[in-house]
Amino acid sequence: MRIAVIGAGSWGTALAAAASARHETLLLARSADAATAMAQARENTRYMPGVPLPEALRISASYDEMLAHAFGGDEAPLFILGVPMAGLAHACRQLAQAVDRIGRPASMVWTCKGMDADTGRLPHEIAAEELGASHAWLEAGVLSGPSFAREVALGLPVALTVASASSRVCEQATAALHGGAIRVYASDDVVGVEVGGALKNIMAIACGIADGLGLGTNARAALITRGLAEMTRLGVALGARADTFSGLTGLGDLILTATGDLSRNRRVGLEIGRGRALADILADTPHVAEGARCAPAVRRMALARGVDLPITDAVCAVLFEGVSPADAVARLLSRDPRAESAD
Ligand SMILES: NC(=O)C1=CN([C@@H]2O[C@H](COP(=O)(O)OP(=O)(O)OC[C@H]3O[C@@H](n4cnc5c(N)ncnc54)[C@H](OP(=O)(O)O)[C@@H]3O)[C@@H](O)[C@H]2O)C=CC1
Ligand SMILES: O=C(CO)COP(=O)(O)O
Repeated sequence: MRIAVIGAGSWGTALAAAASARHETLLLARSADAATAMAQARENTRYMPGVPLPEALRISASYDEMLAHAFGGDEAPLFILGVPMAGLAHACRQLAQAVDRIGRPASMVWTCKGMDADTGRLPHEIAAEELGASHAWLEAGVLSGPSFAREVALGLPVALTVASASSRVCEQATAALHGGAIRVYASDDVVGVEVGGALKNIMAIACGIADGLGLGTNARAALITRGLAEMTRLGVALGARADTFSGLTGLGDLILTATGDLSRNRRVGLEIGRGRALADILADTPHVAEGARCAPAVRRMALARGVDLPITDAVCAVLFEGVSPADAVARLLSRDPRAESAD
């Protein structure tokens, strides 16, 4: 199978390196300079320093070269979008137009975790709008799960989930990545997988804040567990299945991101808890922290549907409304008692 990974941040780079072990794979960077530097050094020094890239991996910044690579074989190619939420609509539009022009079947999975910062739309809603009629050629889904890019790039074991209404997409994403240290599971609950990916980032910020304040491991366990209840509540209200949230893309990714110090979202929380301002933290890194971008949209969407998200509320209050982390914790602790399983 021919594979093209669009977006050469840390996750796109790690997935492209993994796929290139068994498939002809091309990694598309946004800038020619980045592509040239990666191709010469055989390393993504900006986003994945210290991890050599496989010789078999092609690297380019040319969209035409990427398309020629993808459609250069007989089989339908797989496009893996490694771009963040902010780039998803553009990436879908550009690819849908190109595949329409070529008029051959292809599959695509996006890997971003979040909701649109303005509208609160989930990734599959953004993709559906951009794909329009080209659905005839391009079938789509989401690839998610507990997966720090660096560990994947180092060849350490990982389990992922691909979710799509299209069995071809699930089969191609599995064929692309399953094997060696990577397991890929299939699901048809796109909404559940996407809500899990978006909200675990917000919960990771909350846990980072608690750990930065030195509140201890009991507090962290409480935040993870009540965070899972929050994710499940919103997901079910949006049409997801509750059991998806006890899987890899729910509880699995929540545990990883809330406790693992490789998480950018957790690190944002840790620094907020230690007293730094959000703008300063974000200015210091080229990496995305999707939870900080989409938390207000998640909160607005939950409000509109009458879904209670107290931890998300607290994170928004600290990040954007000048509430101190200590006051936000006090607000959470002073909420009225309730049954643990209450809706
Ligand atoms: N890193 C990880 O462990 C994992 C990340 N993800 C998700 O994957 C997505 C990508 O994250 P990741 O690879 O870590 O990102 P990084 O923080 O490593 O890199 C940012 C990437 O996003 C690109 N970028 C920034 N803004 C835009 C934009 N507006 N349009 C298109 N591209 C843009 C950058 O390109 P440039 O350098 O040209 O600015 C760069 O390639 C996120 O949604 C993340 O939640 C999912 C699983 C694991
Ligand atoms: O999604 C991730 C791991 O599954 C990466 O999390 P961060 O974006 O917080 O680094």
